[in-house]
Amino acid sequence: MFLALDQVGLRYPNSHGRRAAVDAVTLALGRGQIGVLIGPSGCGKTSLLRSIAGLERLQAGRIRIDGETLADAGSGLHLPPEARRIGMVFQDYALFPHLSIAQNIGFGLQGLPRQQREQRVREMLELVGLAHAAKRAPHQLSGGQQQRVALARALAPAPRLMLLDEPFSSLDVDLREHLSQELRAILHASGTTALFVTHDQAEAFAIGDVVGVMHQGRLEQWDEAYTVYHRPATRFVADFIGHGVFTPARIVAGPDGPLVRTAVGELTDAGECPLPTAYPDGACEVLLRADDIVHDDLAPVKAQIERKIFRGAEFLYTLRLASGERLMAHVPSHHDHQLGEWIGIRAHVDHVVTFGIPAGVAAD
Ligand SMILES: Nc1ncnc2c1ncn2[C@@H]1O[C@H](COP(=O)(O)OP(=O)(O)OP(=O)(O)O)[C@@H](O)[C@H]1O
Repeated sequence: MFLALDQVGLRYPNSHGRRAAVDAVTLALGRGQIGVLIGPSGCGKTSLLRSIAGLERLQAGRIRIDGETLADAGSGLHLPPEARRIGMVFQDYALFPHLSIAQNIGFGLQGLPRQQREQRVREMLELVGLAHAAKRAPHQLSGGQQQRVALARALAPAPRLMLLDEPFSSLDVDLREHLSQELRAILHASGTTALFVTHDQAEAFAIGDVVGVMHQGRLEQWDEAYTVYHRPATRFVADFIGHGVFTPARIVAGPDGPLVRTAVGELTDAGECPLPTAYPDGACEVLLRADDIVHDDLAPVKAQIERKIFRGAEFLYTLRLASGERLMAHVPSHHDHQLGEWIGIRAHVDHVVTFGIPAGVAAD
């Protein structure tokens, strides 16, 4: 693997007994791949990027790029940031205001002969679609354009790895969506391996070849976006990604493999679920995502609409069954029901995901 982190740990000197900011993180990224780290505020995303950049010293583990060890807590090896050939783009893109766009992009190329430098700057301007703006000053560009300049500046010295920490967070939603597509295309076009930090799921899924979910310093899952969504490795990941609920269920042995009994019916596609014996009496909780619940007037199970949020193409309904259990459902927005109305629902779950019942919650 091109980038390899092995049991990386970081604890800030002034953390006074609080947990490590980064705790035993192991991950690998292939050459040219884009990895995205997502997680709640304070989970350690920025600290992990800073460790890779060499801005923080590891207390545990090892970081390698292309077979070269950059940091190893065991031997005390710590290459300084400037020796790592890693590019960085942060939220605060801080272009030099008194330099033109072309000069900003060429800033890190002082070591190159003039002709080569100019050639590289032209290539980078082309890459980010700003060839027409070479002579302008940063303040003459929009926020999105300035962020593209920051990206071009970081890419110009051809870093081995690009680290991007919430680079779009100060931009508005439409622009973010557009730029995340563009960023993915630019990184892939230049063959750059990158690690991107965000707290926005849509952005993570749009950009990442691999997505990692962090929680309290630990990396809970590191997988393709599809797998993170459909096969969350932990309860935290299941809860953090997408809209859904955990609802009581019982796994039983059926004629063709395990069945999962829930208040919205029997879920049959449970081949990859643990065996019924994995939980006491088979009692567990099943993840039901909003897109697993289908509105169907003919369905025998009815649920009352407690809350609804209009999301353009669909509503996100919060539903309550007669038994009191709550579910969420995405319903096409032409099905505009009233709050309090009872509608028919059924579960259509492709990937059944179960977890043990947390301590303190009584099984039925
Ligand atoms: N320089 C520092 N000194 C001491 N503690 C720090 C320092 N920087 C971060 N921390 C702590 O380390 C933990 C991880 O912080 P970090 O900034 O890496 O999280 P994050 O996931 O990037 O959060 P956010 O999404 O809010 O930026 C937090 O508990 C934070 O308070």
